Amino acid sequence: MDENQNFKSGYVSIIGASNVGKSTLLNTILGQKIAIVTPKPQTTRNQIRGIVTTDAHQIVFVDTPGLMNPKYRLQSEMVKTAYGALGDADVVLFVIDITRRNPEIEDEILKRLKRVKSTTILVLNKVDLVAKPTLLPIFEDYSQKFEFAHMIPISALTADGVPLLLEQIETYLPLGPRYFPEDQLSDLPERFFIAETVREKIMLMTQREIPYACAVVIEEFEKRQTKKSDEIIYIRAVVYAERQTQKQIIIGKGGKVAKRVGELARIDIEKFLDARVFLEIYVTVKTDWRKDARQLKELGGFADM
Ligand SMILES: Nc1nc2c(ncn2[C@@H]2O[C@H](COP(=O)(O)OP(=O)(O)OP(=O)(O)O)[C@@H](O)[C@H]2O)c(=O)[nH]1
Repeated sequence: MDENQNFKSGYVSIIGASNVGKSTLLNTILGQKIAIVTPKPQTTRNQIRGIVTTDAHQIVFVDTPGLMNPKYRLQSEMVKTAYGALGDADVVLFVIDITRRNPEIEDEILKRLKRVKSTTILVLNKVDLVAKPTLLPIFEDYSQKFEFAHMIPISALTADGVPLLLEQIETYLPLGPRYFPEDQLSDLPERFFIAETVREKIMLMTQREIPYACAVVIEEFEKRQTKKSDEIIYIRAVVYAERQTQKQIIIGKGGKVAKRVGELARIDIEKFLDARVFLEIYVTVKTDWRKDARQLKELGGFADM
């Protein structure tokens, strides 16, 4: 137990439209990449929890899927997951991209926020891309729309404004215990991060619907000895596509695309696990998995449906 009587702890949900920089912010706060980031919208599918512990506090950050108007079942589940993170939060960070406003989604989020009691901070992200005076009309606009505890401009990419944001968050945390060991960075298993890393590389290397039609499952994760008695971690990642044509694109001519995905993912996974890795990627088809409740549970990691 912590001897510090003033120790604070709590949950902070990061919410916002797609592509505003929520995962980038979580990674910057943690000082380590735990959430995958791509320039494509709807990269994050699940709630990703990152934990920050200092002598004074422990904050569990919950990164959520970007909010959108859902078009298929996977997207409806992503939206449900994101709004689900609002109810339990001590503090909500509502992140907007100041270079690309999305009034329809933003208004919908504000409506939801009015129904929950959490303290909400408006985070104006990507200030590195604009001149400061352009922020004034956004401040004015938002102070009329909602009673935010604070409005803080930041750059999740350069970390500008992020220390100030953390200071403000701490003031709103309740007194409470340390829920997780101090060196724990997330409550999600290693396999989840490995699967996400493979999915990130596929998203980066493919276009159109392919990035969204893929799910990745780690079927084997095992320490093995090489002939020279060195230790290596053997990982077998299975990539599920929705159709045969998508499978062929992910594999590429002569296996080129899948090979590159494997090479790039292995570099990140070795860093993440701090170990040597042998990564095998196997691509297969599960027809229309995004529309099927049971398969969404298995492949998308959506638990209670
Ligand atoms: N210039 C700039 N780019 C940023 C900043 N924050 C994020 N980005 C970029 O914006 C894109 C989207 O970032 P993500 O962190 O994946 O956004 P997200 O809100 O988690 O996206 P979803 O998973 O779709 O919800 C990436 O290309 C980031 O590099 C920032 O502060 N400045």
